[in-house]
Amino acid sequence: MAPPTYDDDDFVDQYDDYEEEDEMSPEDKVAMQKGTAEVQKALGTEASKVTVAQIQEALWHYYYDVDKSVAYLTKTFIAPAPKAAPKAAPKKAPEGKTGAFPLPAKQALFLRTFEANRESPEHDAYSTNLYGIPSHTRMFPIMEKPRISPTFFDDMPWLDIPKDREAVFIEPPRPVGGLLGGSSSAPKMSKLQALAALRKKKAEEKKDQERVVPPEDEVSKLSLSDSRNKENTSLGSKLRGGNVQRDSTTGPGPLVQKGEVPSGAVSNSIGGHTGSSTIVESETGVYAKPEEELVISHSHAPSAFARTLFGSALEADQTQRPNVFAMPYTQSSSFLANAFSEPSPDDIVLAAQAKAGKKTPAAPKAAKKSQKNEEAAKESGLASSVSSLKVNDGPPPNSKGLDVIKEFEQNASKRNASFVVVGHVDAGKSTLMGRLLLELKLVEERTVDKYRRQGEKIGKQSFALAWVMDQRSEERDRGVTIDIATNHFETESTKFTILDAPGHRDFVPNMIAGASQADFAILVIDANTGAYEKGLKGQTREHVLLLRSLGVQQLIVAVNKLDMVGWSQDRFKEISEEVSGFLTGLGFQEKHVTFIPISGLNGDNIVKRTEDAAGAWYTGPTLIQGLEASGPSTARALKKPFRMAISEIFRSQQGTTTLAGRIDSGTIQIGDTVLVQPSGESAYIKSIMLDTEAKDWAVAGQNVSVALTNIDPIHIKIGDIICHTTDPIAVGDTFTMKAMAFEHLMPMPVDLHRGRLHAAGQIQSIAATLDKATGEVIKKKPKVVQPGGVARILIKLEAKVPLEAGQRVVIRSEGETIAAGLLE
Ligand SMILES: Nc1nc2c(ncn2[C@@H]2O[C@H](COP(=O)(O)OP(=O)(O)OP(=O)(O)O)[C@@H](O)[C@H]2O)c(=O)[nH]1
Repeated sequence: MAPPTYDDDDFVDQYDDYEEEDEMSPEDKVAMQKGTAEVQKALGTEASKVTVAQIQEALWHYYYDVDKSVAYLTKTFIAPAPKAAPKAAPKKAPEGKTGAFPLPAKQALFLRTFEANRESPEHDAYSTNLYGIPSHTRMFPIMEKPRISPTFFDDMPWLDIPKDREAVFIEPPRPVGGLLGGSSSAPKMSKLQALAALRKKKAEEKKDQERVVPPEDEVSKLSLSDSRNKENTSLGSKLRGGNVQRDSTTGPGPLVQKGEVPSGAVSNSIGGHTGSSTIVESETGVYAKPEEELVISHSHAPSAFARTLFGSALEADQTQRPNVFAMPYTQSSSFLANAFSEPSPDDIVLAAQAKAGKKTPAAPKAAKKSQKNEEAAKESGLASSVSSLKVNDGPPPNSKGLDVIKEFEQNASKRNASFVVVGHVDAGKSTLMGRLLLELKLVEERTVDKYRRQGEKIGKQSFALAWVMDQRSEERDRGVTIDIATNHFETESTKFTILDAPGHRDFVPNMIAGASQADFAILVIDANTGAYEKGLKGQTREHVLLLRSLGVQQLIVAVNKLDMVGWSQDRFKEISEEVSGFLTGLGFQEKHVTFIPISGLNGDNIVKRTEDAAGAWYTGPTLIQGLEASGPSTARALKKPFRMAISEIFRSQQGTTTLAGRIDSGTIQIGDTVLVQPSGESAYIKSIMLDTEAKDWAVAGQNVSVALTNIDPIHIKIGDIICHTTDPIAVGDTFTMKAMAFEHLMPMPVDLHRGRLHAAGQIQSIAATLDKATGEVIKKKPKVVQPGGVARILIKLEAKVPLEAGQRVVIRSEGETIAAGLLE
């Protein structure tokens, strides 16, 4: 049957209904009432210490799990841990909010948890800061409204302020000079200080005489040659004695005020080159600023004692230490503090080629560009300075000129398969993978024992197996997987890559990234009473929808924690039948879905069959047998153009950039010239690693690490695509897609996800609603698409990204997956 279509009026009515539904469904209301009564009963006399709103908030977060709600309320409101309480601990937390934060109700309104309807306040409670605020709680600036009568300005026209109302600016007192200086008057010196300063001065003078101009100075002279003249030098010397200022608009720096030149101010050595302008250091470099915009600090010259301790003002100026601030991105492995302090890899290759007296046949475009630049630089004498800094990167790697498809067909002794492990939060995904690796002897028992002991200290010994996969401290502290964890193992026939996905709703984008690298999936379901139902309402459902949308066709459904339901065959049957119906409704074929009852914690039916007599009724395959029987569902796209989405970037000390990801289509071999999109930077493939093995080539479907030369990682981002320079992927910001709606769709802001690529944009228009089966147009330009409907929509992104027809993408909005489909 064709999906219904809607006119404007219908839309208004239905949308109103939708808004109402958003509040709370009748089933939720019943569950909430029942849950509230049960929690109050469980709390007994303590129930009076919490409000109904707090109880209901906890129940909502825990999907009506009474035990968890009681534990959370007790921990947060009834008997909060003393260390989490600030000095003036609150008697009562603001109702319905984040718990023990002692703010007045009005200010507490400004606190918002990371997401209002987070799934598990228990996780929040695990990571609270000093004030008892969950560490992910964002505080918005609390601005007290000035207490001014609303009529105060009534008799005051713009720019015509009566004299008696004018405010007088009183300059704040200047800082008094201390031991480290800061006073405008000459600081007093002890005899010892004076002696030390004299020695220092002499040593400096000697050093100055011996000083040779470093190549960097030559470079800076060249870059600023236009703005330099004699006048500049004179102003520069007038200013000698203070600090070069960071432009207040470009980064943090000392308090600055326009137009005032303090007595002791100095320029640095670069500043000395300026005249009617001063040199301002910004994040992006050093540039000249006109004199009328002169920005000067109130800070004063350091004392003699400070100079003795930290060196002279001249030295301090050269190093610029006071103006250097650690930026968060400098922690990133792909960040290079001095990206341009070395010659570019292209320069090095060209220099090597010039030396060898030959040209590369397939030199990339960027190399040619760089050749021209280098010639220009040579003319200006810059090259001689720069060449002294060169690191020899060697010539481009040689290609063996292999027929990769033939090699693959001849050498494919073991197949490769990647699977993603999905399911609702706490279903037991990481524990299951930890157990699998333990049983396969890829992890030692003593390692798990160590994790168990470490876990005991923070009351999380049950997570010991999960920690085999969850390696980050934040994941361990919170007891949740945050990002995809990758691991490898092999059986007799197959080399497997595990992609353990997070189950928490906050990390669905990471789950999407994992699912888009997988050939098939393990869906883990918690068989526990209540847990299974919560999962179906939560991420079990969302993950299955996403798997289907991303093209995953094969599933192993691991019905987990059977130990907790006494290996009940009825429970296993009930879950299998219900999930099977749900899956076939979404288009999964029965023959591609296998149900296996397991206990990840105890290792039943994973590699060995369960020894629990209560579970003897199960005679089907174990998990490992199920894995061996699964594999890539479609023929690999070997003959298509090479495409690989970057999921990780590593930079070695030797200057090699390694990119990890799955080859979506095509083949590669060492020596290939590739392009990284959207930056358009080209590079050579230096080496290829498959798992831990070095390879000459790789093909579609394999998860590989590719080392590139001649590229600066500054041009590469996670989510970018590598392709061959001969067949590049296009970049664009406007796409038409055939989308299946999970929620109402209309022109609205959205995020587009493809693997690790996330791009913000909006649904610009809906071209038509389509028939699900035939794809025929049902209605042109509808105002809204109903959940379950299929439509052709136009998406406009804020930036250009590498995407092409035939790719599967997911559309999310405000933390919810609202649609998925194919780019046309
Ligand atoms: N009794 C029992 N408990 C289990 C089993 N599998 C996992 N658990 C427990 O369930 C809890 C959650 O396990 P995890 O492996 O972290 O769950 P997860 O699905 O990986 O969680 P996220 O990745 O955060 O979504 C842990 O306390 C495990 O010990 C099982 O088979 N039986």
